Amino acid sequence: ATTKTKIGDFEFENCFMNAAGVYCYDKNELEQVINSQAGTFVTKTATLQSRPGNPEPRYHDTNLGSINSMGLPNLGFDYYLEYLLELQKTHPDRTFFFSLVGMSTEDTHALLKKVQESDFKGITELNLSCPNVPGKPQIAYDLETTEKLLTDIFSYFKKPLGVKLPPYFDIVHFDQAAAVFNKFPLTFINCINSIGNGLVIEDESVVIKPKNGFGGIGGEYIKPTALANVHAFYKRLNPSIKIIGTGGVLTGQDAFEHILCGASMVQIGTTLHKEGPSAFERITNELKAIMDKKGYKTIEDFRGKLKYL
Ligand SMILES: CC(C)(C)CCc1c(C(=O)O)[nH]c(=O)[nH]c1=O
Repeated sequence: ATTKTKIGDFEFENCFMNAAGVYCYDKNELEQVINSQAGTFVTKTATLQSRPGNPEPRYHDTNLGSINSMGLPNLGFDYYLEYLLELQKTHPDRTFFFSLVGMSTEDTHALLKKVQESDFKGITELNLSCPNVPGKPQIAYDLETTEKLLTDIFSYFKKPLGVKLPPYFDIVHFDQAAAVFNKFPLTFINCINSIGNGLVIEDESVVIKPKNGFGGIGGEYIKPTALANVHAFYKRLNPSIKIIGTGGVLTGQDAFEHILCGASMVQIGTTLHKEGPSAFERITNELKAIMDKKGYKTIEDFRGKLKYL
């Protein structure tokens, strides 16, 4: 069996990659993903200026997953763009993802205009969990603002673009969000980002310093929500908008389920943080074994073919 895949006009030898935020902070970490079995990588979400992020401890692993309130620590847009342009010379046959977020609408447009004007030939992932104006929920939970933002972006941005989405939990929100995304020539949507503002306690204390311990939840805790978001959007979106599945992938079986729900690419976050880049080889082999046993030659043989009772 082969686990190769396609997103937009791009082919990838393997349908696995890191989730933004994990193993993607600098060239050293990104090089390790390039040299692993991963089909590609996405950078840490870049902002216009570099950011130190929140005070530590800001990430904590648990038996069932992780919690984080990193606060967008990153080396700044120019660092990642320069590296991505260098990779276009050294790895001309590969396509990489550039994750971005503006701390304001103005910043978001400034970032995307710089990408548009640059020689970057890869795929851009816009993090819609980005903050909104104070007193309003994150952008992706404010669909009016999301629609306005995407309308403005697509008036000048002509390169492949996808959005990283937080989980939705109400069927009506799936309907409303899909109706917005279907209006735009998105290359993909990525479901899901961590489940926001969870709380992990050990003994009598929170485990991370920022936000009184509140943070995004990843790992085993979130697979049911991740699978539901992947499948809900798979059923609602124009087939031209591919789905990247992220959340709760520990094994080949978990990846199989994401693809069954409609994912064309699977991102690994918490498991990659815990296990390191060798996780890509393990999970790829586990998925191939499942496909061989079931007689599936490519992921298209079962992608989106989740059975109902
Ligand atoms: C939560 C934000 C800081 C607004 C975006 C960056 C981000 C972070 C982070 O940098 O804290 N952590 C996540 O699990 N997902 C994210 O999208």
